[in-house]
Amino acid sequence: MSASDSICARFRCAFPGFTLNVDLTLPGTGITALFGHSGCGKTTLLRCMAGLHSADGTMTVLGEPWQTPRTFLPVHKRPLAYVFQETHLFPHLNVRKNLEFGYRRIPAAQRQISFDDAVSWLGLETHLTRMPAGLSGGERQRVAIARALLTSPRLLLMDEPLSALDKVSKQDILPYLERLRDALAIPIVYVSHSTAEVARLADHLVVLEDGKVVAKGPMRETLSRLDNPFRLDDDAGVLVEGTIAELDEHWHLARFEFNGGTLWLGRDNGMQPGDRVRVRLLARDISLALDRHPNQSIQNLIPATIDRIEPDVTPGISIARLLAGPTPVLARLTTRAVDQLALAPGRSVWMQIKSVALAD
Ligand SMILES: Nc1ncnc2c1ncn2[C@@H]1O[C@H](COP(=O)(O)OP(=O)(O)OP(=O)(O)O)[C@@H](O)[C@H]1O
Repeated sequence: MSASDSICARFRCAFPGFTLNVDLTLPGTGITALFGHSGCGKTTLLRCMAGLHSADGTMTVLGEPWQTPRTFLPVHKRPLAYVFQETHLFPHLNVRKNLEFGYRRIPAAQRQISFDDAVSWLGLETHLTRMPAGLSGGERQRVAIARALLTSPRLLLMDEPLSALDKVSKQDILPYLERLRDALAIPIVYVSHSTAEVARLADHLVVLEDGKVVAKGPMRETLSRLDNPFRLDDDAGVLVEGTIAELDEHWHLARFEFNGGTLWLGRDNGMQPGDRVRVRLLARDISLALDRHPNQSIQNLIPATIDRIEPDVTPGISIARLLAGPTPVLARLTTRAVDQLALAPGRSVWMQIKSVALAD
């Protein structure tokens, strides 16, 4: 990555009992997720990037210096948009006027995103005359995101944008964010606590712990690393990309093919044959067998080779990294099972995958 197509963020700042110390080069397109436990410094890093907090450091966005040791572009001069958990819409203006507020601030010649595109990406065509108070939480957040885009930012910062929404509203808004990820050339830095949200949306991952970067890289590779803090919690798992090959109407299942095998998934209503989808395989949903046992309830049996096995943080539990073809997969097992089956690197096994759900 060269400076002209990336974001370079190097900051050091200290509060009593907490120091942020990061040196990051992030891709200049797609969604980068900042992930980590509460208090690890995600919002502080975002605020430093925005210039809302003046820390020591440097910040360059697609070749433009926003902060150097000698200069500091104030927040109102930075071409960025910030989307928060709270939407901060103007309650006395309808949706169209809220959107126009951001749009009109930018001279026509500098506009990168058209009004109609933003409205269509966020599915707001039929909401333009409605007032914010009459919208659902998810609809309000879609308006806030469209309004942010209409300022034609060079960088979009999103801090837990879905955390105030209930589960149904989250499900409704995720496809819009996926559409933005695929349609926009603007880099997005996205803060979230939710592994499911991050797995579904992000292309890149940065994991923070106690103010420091402990893992970073492309989403799929970073998730499948055994030394990744992701594996330490119950959500450990990998992301697999593939295609819906067939829908089974009778059993309400979908056949998903990826580079490494075939899985039957619980069917999601919008799915169509040929759709590219991401599936999260959680380590806790995968067991291993030395032989193929077809006469059992588990429908998904995939041959794989053990790459590594390591003890998990929980006593008595191990975590194995397997390769199904070239695709890495993690499985959580008891250490007793590892011992009794003599599981070791290089051994061929069958992965039994009981429940596979599309990332939700
Ligand atoms: N203005 C401030 N003054 C003093 N301490 C602060 C300030 N802002 C943040 N902190 C501290 O810095 C640490 C990191 O906070 P930050 O909000 O960045 O974490 P976070 O990862 O975003 O957490 P969460 O996921 O809970 O929002 C915390 O210990 C917090 O108390």
